[in-house]
Amino acid sequence: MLRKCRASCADRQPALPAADSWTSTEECAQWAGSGECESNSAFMLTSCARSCAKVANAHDSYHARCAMNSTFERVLREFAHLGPELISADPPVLLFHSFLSAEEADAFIAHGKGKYTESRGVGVDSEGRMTDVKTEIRTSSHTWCQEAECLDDPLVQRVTARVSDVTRTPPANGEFAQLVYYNSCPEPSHPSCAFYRRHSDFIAGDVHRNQGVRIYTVFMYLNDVEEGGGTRFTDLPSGQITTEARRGKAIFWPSVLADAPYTVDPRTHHEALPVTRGEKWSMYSVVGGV
Ligand SMILES: O=C(O)CCC(=O)C(=O)O
Ligand SMILES: [Fe+2]
Repeated sequence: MLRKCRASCADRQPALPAADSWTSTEECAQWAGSGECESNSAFMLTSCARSCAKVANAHDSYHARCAMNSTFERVLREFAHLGPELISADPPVLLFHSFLSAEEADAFIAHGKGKYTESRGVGVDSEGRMTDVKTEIRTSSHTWCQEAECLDDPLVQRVTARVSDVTRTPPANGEFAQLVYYNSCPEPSHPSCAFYRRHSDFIAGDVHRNQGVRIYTVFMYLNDVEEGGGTRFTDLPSGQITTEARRGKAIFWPSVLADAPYTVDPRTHHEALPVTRGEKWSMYSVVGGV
């Protein structure tokens, strides 16, 4: 597991043995660091167990971090035709300037029309089950692309395959695409505004679901919003960034820490700003992985 499923195991690493049994911890640390845990394992794993476990943990978290970072690096190299721009390096946040064609965006708008209902948040019911709850932080409307009419549409399938290629996760790890609609309001603080205040897409309870916790989001704009409606990353170490709602653009970011994929990364909290002119059709695809 630790070799083949590093990312999944990274924050489930076994507790370190209390101490090395060899008389000199410094010697153990030195030997472990120079590869003796592999080349002289019989001695090392009994006499320097703690030092070997420390080195193994460090390797695992390094490789887990690399897996996520290499996904973003590879997108920049191999998906140049989608116009990727790294708007934050750590945590990685990618803006695609042309992720969807006009035809694809229109297909999603058409599939959602007439089906939108008030958006809900995730909560827990009186028996402790996960459920939808009305929330004050989200006033958009949404629907899901989950019926055959939408799922079998070749344009939809093309986009699902693209999300899978870009995120390097199998389509089975993706949730149904969520189509999100925001009406306009006269000014950002008006009670009729549709918004989604600062939040993370991560849901800790997803650990029990087949596709695992949400590790990535790919968020797509389906139309040009005349004014407002951008997505603001509120907690990036480099400062806030707001992307504009422009047809065909998409943002791709992780919701979890690269070396601890069960732990939310608070730096990618974000919010959907109210639309003050026009309306906003958008879609998000979240991918679970661990
Ligand atoms: O509409 C947006 O700009 C972002 C929406 C969002 O964050 C969400 O639906 O989780
Ligand atoms: Fe979100």
